[in-house]
Amino acid sequence: MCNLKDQSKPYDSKKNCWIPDAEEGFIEGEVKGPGPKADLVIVKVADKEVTLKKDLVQEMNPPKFEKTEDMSNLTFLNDESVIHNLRARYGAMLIYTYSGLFCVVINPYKRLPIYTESVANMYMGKRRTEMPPHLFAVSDEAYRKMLQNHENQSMLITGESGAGKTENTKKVIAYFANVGASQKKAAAGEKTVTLEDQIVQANPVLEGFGNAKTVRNNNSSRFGKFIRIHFNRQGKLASCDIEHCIVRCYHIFYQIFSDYKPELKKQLLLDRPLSDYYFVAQAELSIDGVNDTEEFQMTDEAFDILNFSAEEKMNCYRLMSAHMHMGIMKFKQRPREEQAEPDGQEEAEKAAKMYAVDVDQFLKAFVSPRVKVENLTRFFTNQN
Ligand SMILES: Nc1ncnc2c1ncn2[C@@H]1O[C@H](COP(=O)(O)OP(=O)(O)OP(=O)(O)O)[C@@H](O)[C@H]1O
Repeated sequence: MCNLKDQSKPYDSKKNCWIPDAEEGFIEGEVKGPGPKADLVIVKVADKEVTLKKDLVQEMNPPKFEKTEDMSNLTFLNDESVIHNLRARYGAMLIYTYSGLFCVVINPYKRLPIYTESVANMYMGKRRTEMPPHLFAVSDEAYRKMLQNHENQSMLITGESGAGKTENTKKVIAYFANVGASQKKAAAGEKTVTLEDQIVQANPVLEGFGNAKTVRNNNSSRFGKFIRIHFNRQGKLASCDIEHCIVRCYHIFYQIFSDYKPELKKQLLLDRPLSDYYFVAQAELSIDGVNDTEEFQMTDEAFDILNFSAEEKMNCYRLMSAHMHMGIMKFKQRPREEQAEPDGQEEAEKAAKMYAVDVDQFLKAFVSPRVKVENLTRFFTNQN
């Protein structure tokens, strides 16, 4: 995608260079000669000459690499050259660029017509070098390798919040759903739900419950996902499963369990080991470099500075422990009935005590919820 104007620029590997710039990060310069000291060099930038430390001046690549599709080809792989290449491509709305095995994506923040079915079809069965860089090329390569080598393939999609991980993941899933479609598309007006529809449509549900608007991203995923798509021997979709990976639940749960207030666990009726509290103990219990005892001291003292009374603070901790107790309450199905009933009451009693509510009312709210509709109060059981 390198145009002629880019390629025909005069170039001298000893002279053309990148130098730091406060606004742009770096700009083009031309080495004029040695500076007054051995570690200095004189560089011409626009119409003036500046003296710079040699190690601030970085080599520039020959013009034939302008907007190169694979940055592992670059003669000089310094930060400036990599960023310049990504920026130049992005300016031409080329958001995908390879760097060896990696595919770097820059979020365009606007809908580009590069994910249509016809574009996907163009990438199917093609070699990476035959087509411009694209997520579809990476996906197709993985698909072919799976079929040829009968080996599982994995793609890691990573980046900071708002970088485009979720969007690109959806495109990968849609690509696999398309390439591995097992059933014919329903005719217009016909309502057949295919497995590929289901795999693609799992996303709105997951996003509705698992995403939220943050300052950095209007649709920020609040948990990581491990998505597995299974294909049969013919390369057709067989099933899909998604595991969520929350690295750790809210810090306060682990802080309460720390030894900063040794009497607190007893007061909160947390008499089991932390690993028993399922929802809190599913992932990491500790974080490298984070001391929950010290953190809890900071939380507790911060409450004091915010003028929380001792009772108000305790009420906050009671609410947290109530959540933990609730997380391990058990229910079972009544014999020969659809209706659920509590399976033991010990944790419910502790939770109710922490919420300061009556345990029978509390359990009733779980097994026979009531919904107020206009002026009628309806009782729902699992039967109706
Ligand atoms: N390829 C793309 N084309 C158009 N818009 C995009 C693309 N990638 C990302 N965006 C836009 O950027 C927003 C943020 O992207 P996305 O939600 O994928 O980020 P993320 O990396 O998953 O962030 P988080 O880690 O916060 O979940 C999207 O809602 C969308 O508006």
